Amino acid sequence: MNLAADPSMQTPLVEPRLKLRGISKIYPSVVANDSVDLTVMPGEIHAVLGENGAGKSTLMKMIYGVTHPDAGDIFWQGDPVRIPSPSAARKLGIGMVFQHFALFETLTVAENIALALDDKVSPEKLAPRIKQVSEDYGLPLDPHRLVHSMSVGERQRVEIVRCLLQNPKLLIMDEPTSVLTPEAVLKLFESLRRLASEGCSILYISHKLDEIQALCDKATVLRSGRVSGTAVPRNETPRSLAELMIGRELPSCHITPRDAGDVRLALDKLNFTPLDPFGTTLKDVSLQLRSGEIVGIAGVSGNGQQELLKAISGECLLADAASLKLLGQPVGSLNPAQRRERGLCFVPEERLGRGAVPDLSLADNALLTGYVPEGKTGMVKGGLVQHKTIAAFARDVIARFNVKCGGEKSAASSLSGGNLQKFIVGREITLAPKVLVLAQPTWGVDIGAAMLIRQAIIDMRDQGVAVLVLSEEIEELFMMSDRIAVIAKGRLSRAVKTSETSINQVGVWMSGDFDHVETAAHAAMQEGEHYVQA
Ligand SMILES: Nc1ncnc2c1ncn2[C@@H]1O[C@H](COP(=O)(O)OP(=O)(O)OP(=O)(O)O)[C@@H](O)[C@H]1O
Repeated sequence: MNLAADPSMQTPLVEPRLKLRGISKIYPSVVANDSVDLTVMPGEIHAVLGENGAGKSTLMKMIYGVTHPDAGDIFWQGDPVRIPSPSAARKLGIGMVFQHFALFETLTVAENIALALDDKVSPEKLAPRIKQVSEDYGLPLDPHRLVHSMSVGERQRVEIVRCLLQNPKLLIMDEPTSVLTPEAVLKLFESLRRLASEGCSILYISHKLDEIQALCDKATVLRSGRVSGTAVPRNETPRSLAELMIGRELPSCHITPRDAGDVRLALDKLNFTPLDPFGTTLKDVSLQLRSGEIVGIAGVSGNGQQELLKAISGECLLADAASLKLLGQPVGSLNPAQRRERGLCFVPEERLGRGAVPDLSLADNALLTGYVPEGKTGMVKGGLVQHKTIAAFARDVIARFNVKCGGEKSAASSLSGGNLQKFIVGREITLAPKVLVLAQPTWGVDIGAAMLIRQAIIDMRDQGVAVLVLSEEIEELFMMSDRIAVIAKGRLSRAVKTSETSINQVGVWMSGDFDHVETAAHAAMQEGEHYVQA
């Protein structure tokens, strides 16, 4: 570190760890960064805020050498540098946790981390270190577990631990907590504060403004690729930070009580054992989801949410077909397309890979779920693909959900994370389902757009759609659910009215401590609810 004497203060002036001057990045359809200045001091936790598509990830990718500026200068500890590649960035001491994970699904945690480290160490030798660091930082991991069996929350832990093993001087975190539990977030923050007190600088991107307030020393706000302001988060409120970010008053969502209608989706003692040895077995899961209601399912990632979505969507078939009924008909042995034909739409938690095919255009991604049922959307007629109809459908989603992109021909992978999420949720809503199941509907979505998505889901419910939302954000579930259940260790609690419970109570249930409450089937029997008979 270069130190220079400051005669007026009689204290040494510290060189910034990182300084960006006039950084620009231009893509064919958008100026992602426009002459951005940013300074990060040693030991500083610096937030970068902005709406979806404001240019945050692009800026971070330039600092990490994944992509390169078209103009501007980067200074590292006082010296001008070029960062041609991530390995050059790591050599400087820069680590990055990406928003979209770069993990090989068929390899174990230790094998993945060993591949990512510049010093070649065998996975066996690395395993104890991974265990140690993950425990020290409150992000428990089994080094021998295969990545494909892990939920997005667990995968995120792998990415964070991978970075921490490299002892970075600047740690870039692009939405590291988007799918971590509240306790994991608190532990991570303790660790980040410890890292910062040891001199590590942290660049922190998040849409969770309360986290930014709790953690960050400074914030730089981006709007449409430009720096629109800076702030000291502790002197702001989440609302004032949001308004600084979106440049207008924060929208809100409203749910008004209404009576639920007929049972649209019925899970009756649904049992499912995944092939994956690390998966979670679903045990006697029962729930009745009615027309015109939103039921939220809270839970810590990895407690059966993935399996539940697979069982409901048809990605995995059920031995007992009647344990899952859609509109009164057993569907447990039908494939996803057959379930979609009957009015089920769903949003999986992984947007790249499951929710959308990265290399396909938005229009083609619309076709992937919109072709069924034939005739309803008009995307396929007489076996022929109707490109104009598909393009019009995609344009409609882009306009209604304010998806920032270069149009319906843009590849899904070119969209910012939050904008792709808006497109996927918008696509499923626009298909006018009878039952809508969403996992992490606002993952990575900015606070203004999250309200827009939540309101769109509430509007669906008001139109009589039965909606199931799986989310790790308890506040979100309380904002938009009529009833809330908790999934823990593959069992589902009773779904209780949101107005009759509290975040604290649901938090206790999330640890699996709801035996004294009742499981859903038991409670339903006591309440005299009747499951639809086969
Ligand atoms: N490889 C690319 N090709 C074309 N356009 C791109 C590419 N990468 C990013 N963009 C565009 O640059 C803009 C900024 O994207 P970026 O991912 O930096 O936004 P962001 O602020 O990180 O958004 P989010 O909060 O949704 O992650 C967006 O309009 C995006 O579509």
